[in-house]
Amino acid sequence: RHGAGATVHLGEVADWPEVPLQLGQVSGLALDSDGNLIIFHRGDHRWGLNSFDIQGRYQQRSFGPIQQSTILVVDPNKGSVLKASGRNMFYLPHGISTDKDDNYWVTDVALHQVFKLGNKDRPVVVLGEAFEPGNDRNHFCKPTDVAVDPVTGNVFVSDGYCNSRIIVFSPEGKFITEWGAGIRIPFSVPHSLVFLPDKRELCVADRENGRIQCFLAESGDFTKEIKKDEFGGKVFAVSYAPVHGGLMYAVNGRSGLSVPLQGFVVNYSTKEILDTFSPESQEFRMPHDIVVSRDGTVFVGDADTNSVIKFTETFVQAHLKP
Ligand SMILES: O=C(N[C@@H](O)C(=O)O)c1ccccc1
Repeated sequence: RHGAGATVHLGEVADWPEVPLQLGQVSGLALDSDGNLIIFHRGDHRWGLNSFDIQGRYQQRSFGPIQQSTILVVDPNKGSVLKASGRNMFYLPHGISTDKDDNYWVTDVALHQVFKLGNKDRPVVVLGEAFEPGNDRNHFCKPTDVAVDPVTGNVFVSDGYCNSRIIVFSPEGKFITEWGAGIRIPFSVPHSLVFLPDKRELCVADRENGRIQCFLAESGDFTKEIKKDEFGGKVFAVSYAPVHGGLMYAVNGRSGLSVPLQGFVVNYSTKEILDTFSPESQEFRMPHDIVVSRDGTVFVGDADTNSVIKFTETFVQAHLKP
């Protein structure tokens, strides 16, 4: 997307969205096949320190489901809301992904469930038992994200805050396999997933281990780990662009170490950090999900500032040697 010599830097698009979006905690972002941004947010619900008991059971069921529209389809250029849905369904939204048919796959950490949403008002597939945390084929514990293999339609679920595994289901929701238990250092909050279509690998933001781990989609065999000091010990989310050999995008999180909160662009093959970025107009406080579009535009959702920030590629002409 850019000529030789120029280095690319992602810069914040200051006047986006043109009209402020009424958002609660932004937990998940996705893109549909038209390049529209899908925002999954929590309206007037918040994940606080007393939202769950020690067993991981949600404590605020009496609040009822979020009444605002939790799923917003937003025009990527203006930030205007094209469609709003997801009312009276969710308690604590978390991850959202689209499949090749533009179905939405979402997770709710209070419900401990995964949903496939088509264009009907009732979910097409529901995985997990409402409000029942667990660790088997029919129960998750605060599942965090979903990724769908565009070829097989298989569904990968990162489970979750109180489990340490990836579970694989068929497109219809039949259990296929799971992995994570056997690996040398278990996942610690597998928090975000991205499917690499050109490599047919699944990558996981292993949040509290501050690393990205990748696996062959077919077998679950480990292929690669990307762990950088610059991450500072926490990686909250990953995304990917199958260009220039593969570019991995990530955002880190607040940790005891005093490293800046920022986004990263990493060369998938060499693991070299090509760029770091953060907004000028505000500070990241909890960058929680990240997506990258075909034209290289990046959106980051922040679950603490309740905002989505847009970044586009600016070209910093390399200083040609005299
Ligand atoms: O991680 C947490 N939250 C975010 O990831 C999120 O809001 O999804 C969290 C953990 C403990 C207590 C309160 C919040």
